[in-house]
Amino acid sequence: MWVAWALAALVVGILLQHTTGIFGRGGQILSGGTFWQALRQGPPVSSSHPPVSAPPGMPHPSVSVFHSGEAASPRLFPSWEIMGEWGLGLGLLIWGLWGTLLWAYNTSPAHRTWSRWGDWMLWRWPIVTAGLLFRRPDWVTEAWRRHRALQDDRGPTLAPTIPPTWMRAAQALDQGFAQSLPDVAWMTTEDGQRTRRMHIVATPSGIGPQWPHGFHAPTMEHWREWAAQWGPTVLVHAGVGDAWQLDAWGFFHPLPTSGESVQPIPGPISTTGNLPPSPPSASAVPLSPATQWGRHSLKWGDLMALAPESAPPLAEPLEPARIEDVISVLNRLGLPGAKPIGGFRGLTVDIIEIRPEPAWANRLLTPTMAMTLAGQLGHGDVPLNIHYVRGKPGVVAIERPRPDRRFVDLMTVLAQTPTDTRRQLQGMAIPICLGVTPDGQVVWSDMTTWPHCLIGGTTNSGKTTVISSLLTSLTITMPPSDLRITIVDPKHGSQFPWVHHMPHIDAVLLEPDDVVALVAQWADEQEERYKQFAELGVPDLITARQRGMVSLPYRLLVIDEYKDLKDRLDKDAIKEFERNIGRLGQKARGAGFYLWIATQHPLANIISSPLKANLPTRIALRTSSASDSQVILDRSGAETLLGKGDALFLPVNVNEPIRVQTPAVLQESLWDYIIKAWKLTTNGYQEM
Ligand SMILES: Nc1ncnc2c1ncn2[C@@H]1O[C@H](COP(=O)(O)OP(=O)(O)OP(=O)(O)O)[C@@H](O)[C@H]1O
Repeated sequence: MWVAWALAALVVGILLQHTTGIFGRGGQILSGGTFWQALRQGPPVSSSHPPVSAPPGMPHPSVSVFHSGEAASPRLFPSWEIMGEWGLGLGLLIWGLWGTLLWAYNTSPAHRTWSRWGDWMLWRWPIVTAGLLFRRPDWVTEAWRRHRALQDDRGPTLAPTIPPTWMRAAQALDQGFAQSLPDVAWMTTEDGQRTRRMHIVATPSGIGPQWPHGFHAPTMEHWREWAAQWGPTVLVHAGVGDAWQLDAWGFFHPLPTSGESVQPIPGPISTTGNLPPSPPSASAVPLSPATQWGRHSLKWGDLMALAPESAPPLAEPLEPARIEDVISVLNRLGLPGAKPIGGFRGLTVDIIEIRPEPAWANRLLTPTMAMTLAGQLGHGDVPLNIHYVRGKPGVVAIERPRPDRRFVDLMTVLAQTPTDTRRQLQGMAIPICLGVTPDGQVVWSDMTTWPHCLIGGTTNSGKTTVISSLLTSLTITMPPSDLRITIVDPKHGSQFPWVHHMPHIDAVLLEPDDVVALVAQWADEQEERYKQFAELGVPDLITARQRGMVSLPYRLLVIDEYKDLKDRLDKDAIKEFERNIGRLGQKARGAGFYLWIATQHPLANIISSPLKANLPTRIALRTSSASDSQVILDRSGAETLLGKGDALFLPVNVNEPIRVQTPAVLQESLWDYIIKAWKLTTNGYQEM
């Protein structure tokens, strides 16, 4: 096929040359072909007619290349002059060859192992060709440098052990996951006579049978976020009988395997044979009226019977006059010329989006300006939150507290979660509802991606309320058999009265020693779980559960006031506690252990650096100072929040925190309903 393609390119080249002499007179074999001749030479011009030329001082018009006469070179465009005729011919031939190789690369099985050359052919060669044609040596050297970087930068740590696999992963990063999935998803390891099936995630910090969370890579952006956290990553789904399937929601799932039975090692996989076609768009998938939140959650329809009949929308467009107010204050402050872009009236704040003049845009983002504007706009001494808007280059949002701020009930937020978001929840292992952004979007997250969380804020900022609503949303989306919760409440459970009857709750711990013992027990249990996963040939709990191999539950420990716990422990116990949290660390996510620590004292001596490093997801409520915000979020900002559930949510791998108004559970009957519904389920009365 390759040869046929090359021959076809050659024939086309010869025909072109034959009819047009397009590759230049030096290479001309024959000349002829009236049309092409006319194209080369332009319309016949009588000798009495002067050649077309530009008036003095004007650029040479392109039509003038078609003039007749011996002195003229037959060129289609004047800019081709810079290449010369041989250069043009050579360039076209190189492009033809590149097309041939590109086609061959894409259609042959060779590209599974030939990624270095694939990279060269796909991306670098055209640049080199263009560099040659346009006499830009810097393009050529840059293409070569980038090509080298693919090998050198991406895989120094792993290259000595598994270079081909590394290269395939690098290729996957460059070219998109789906295209390279068959390359990176299969590897067979021989263990004596037996072929073992195993999954490996290799990062620069090591290779191990880990799978940090249910694998989900619908977009390149996700892939790159992954790489940013874990470093360049080799994904090896090793063994026999396995393949990945992309579900309708854009999630990859391992197909059911045939257990441990040894099967012949499969040959190269054809892309079309093993990968299902692109997933249907979310909106194309029908949603049944009884669609549940998570895969096993309480029934949507029954739950919604508890939602308020009608509630105002979570955000509305802002009247233009409110935007003009801000622009006129900016004018008064010597920042003229801001363009109004738009705005929302959210639950807690009005968002005013403007495009500042580049000359003073940076001044607008300073803490001093945040204070000055707050004063000028009548918001007192709480600085305004001013930031660039993600996805709108050059646009700045100014968030003005609403005097008539609205609080929102968890049921209202659930009821107003859009259908598309609800569809996505079905692909999450542990869906949890965070709250509502200022522009009215409902934020849900998969708790297995957190994995541990630090919640901080000053007194009365809404820590207990947010924990309560987060836990409530979990008890809706997760059955008690799948999620077991332990709460540490120094106030003897008085903060969470509803938990005492909730079937998800294992214990409400009061004694600090019990907490230390529990974390130690978890660290041991985690090792046991990993041993079990290794025997089953699965990387983590999520996969094991998806395949129906285990029914081990996820476990969540919530410590409401960490300082209180710490104050009641001696130094050795604190060390022991933090050491075991370290043991849980990153591995706990795969084993299904999750920890939330809340504190109203976000001080460096309370939340030590090693502890903080193990709590990568952060929820900051209002803090009393920028330095407290720094402890929780590693940046200021939480001091500008308004209290009572106004929060900044910083998930793993996200650069800028997301502002949310967290909901409260305002209808206590909701808890009664959840408790009753799950009890009925446990007794087998209600099918979920
Ligand atoms: N999301 C919310 N919606 C409505 N009201 C809220 C919200 N969050 C907190 N509040 C109100 O703010 C007050 C303080 O809340 P909460 O007890 O949760 O704060 P806290 O930070 O836990 O305080 P402390 O540290 O003193 O225990 C309560 O009266 C509560 O009703």
